[in-house]
Amino acid sequence: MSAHATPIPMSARKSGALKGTASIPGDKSISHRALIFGAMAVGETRISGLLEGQDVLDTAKAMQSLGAAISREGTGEWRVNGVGVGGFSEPEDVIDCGNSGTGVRLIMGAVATHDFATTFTGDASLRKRPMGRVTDPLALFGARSVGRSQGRLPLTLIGAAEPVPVTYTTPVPSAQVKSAVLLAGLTAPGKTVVIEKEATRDHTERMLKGFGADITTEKTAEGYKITLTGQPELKPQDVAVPRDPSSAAFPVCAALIVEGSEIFVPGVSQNGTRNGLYTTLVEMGADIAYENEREEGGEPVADLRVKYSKLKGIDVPPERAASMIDEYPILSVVASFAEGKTVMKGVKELRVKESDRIDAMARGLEKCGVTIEEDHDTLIVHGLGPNGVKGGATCETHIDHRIAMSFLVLGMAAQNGCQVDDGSPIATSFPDFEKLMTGLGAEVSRDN
Ligand SMILES: O=C(O)C1=C[C@@H](OP(=O)(O)O)[C@@H](O)[C@H](O)C1
Ligand SMILES: C=C(OP(=O)(O)O)C(=O)O
Repeated sequence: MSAHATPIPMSARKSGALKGTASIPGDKSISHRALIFGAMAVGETRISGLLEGQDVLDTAKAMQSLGAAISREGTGEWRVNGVGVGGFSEPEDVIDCGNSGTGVRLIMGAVATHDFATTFTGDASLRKRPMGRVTDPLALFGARSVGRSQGRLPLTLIGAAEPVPVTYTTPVPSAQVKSAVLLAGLTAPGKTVVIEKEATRDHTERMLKGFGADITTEKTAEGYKITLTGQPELKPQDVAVPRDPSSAAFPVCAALIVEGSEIFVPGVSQNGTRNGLYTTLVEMGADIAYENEREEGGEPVADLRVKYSKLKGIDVPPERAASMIDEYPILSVVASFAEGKTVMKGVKELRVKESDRIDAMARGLEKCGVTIEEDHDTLIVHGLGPNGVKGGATCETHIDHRIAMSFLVLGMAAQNGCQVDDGSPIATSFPDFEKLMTGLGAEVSRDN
């Protein structure tokens, strides 16, 4: 929903050891895709473990306004009766994707090769984010768009009446751009090809294959080449959404920095295009044991046992950035409690997320007593060691769920806790964050 909720100031206090089991909600990226592909299949798709965060609920509403029938059968249990590839109808009203870059960019792809117009908007955060990275390749299919300056929302996309297939090399490492092109390619005849120099999350490719599309990925000299044959009949699926590694990052990182903690985090996706944070934490000295490695819902998953650890700063390889892009805010918190400096390079994409995440983290960490260096593409955190972070500040979250959760986790381990001006965006991706963290023993609450 585009109307930003009333701000919810929140606080975290220095907490005793975190203990117990953290049941993480469903993966946000996979939840969006399950609804969209279900809406483009013929027949009933059944989804279990769907993330019921606002971002995903906004995508469900958008699919309904394009003609799919969607019902909620129970917690995380959803049914989607799809209209088939090419079967969407013109929505009667503006599609409001709220806070969600994934929602708006994937849905733009899905409608770009339909012969009608769709107007998109979002909240104050989403209206600042660049959409040209999606409307540019969609224009190659024959779609036209009129938006605010620099392609910002609100934006109207006039879909191509006679779409042509496209070969496109993504100029930025972005699964949203890749997915928008592939979704447009579904309704175009012939083969649509996306080439990406660095691998980004591959849920679209995996799920399209599961729904019966002819889609292949090969590693070539130019990068990863994904080829999709257009106009398939997508077959409805039973989709079991795995737990979200990006949400799991918050209790995992809290356990690593709150003295004496030991928590169990079952069924976290270990998809190699998503697990860069976990590799990084282990390199920093984190005690994370991977148990019961298995496959669930087409994704590799494992149970994690995480213990409080003495950590050291490291240089995070820039080529790992795509596999942990949403985790740099929480990593910069962990880095503040490590000995020595942590260097994060190749992270400029953080500047165009729900907020400018380099700036938001740098300003908040400075207020909490941490020394930061930054340039356009780099964030360096000078760690203060296990008990060195003062905290005690109120940090601004800029309508960004990951910034809010990161500073609340900082407060659980800092000498004087930490406040955030607005925790309401947490509901976009992790509505039960406060309940889950207090269940582990963390002292986190709303301020009124
Ligand atoms: O495709 C997706 O589901 C996502 C892709 C990433 O964005 P970019 O494609 O902009 O890197 C990520 O930051 C976002 O949270 C989810
Ligand atoms: C960047 C994110 O999401 P989106 O781009 O979908 O708004 C995120 O969840 O961290």
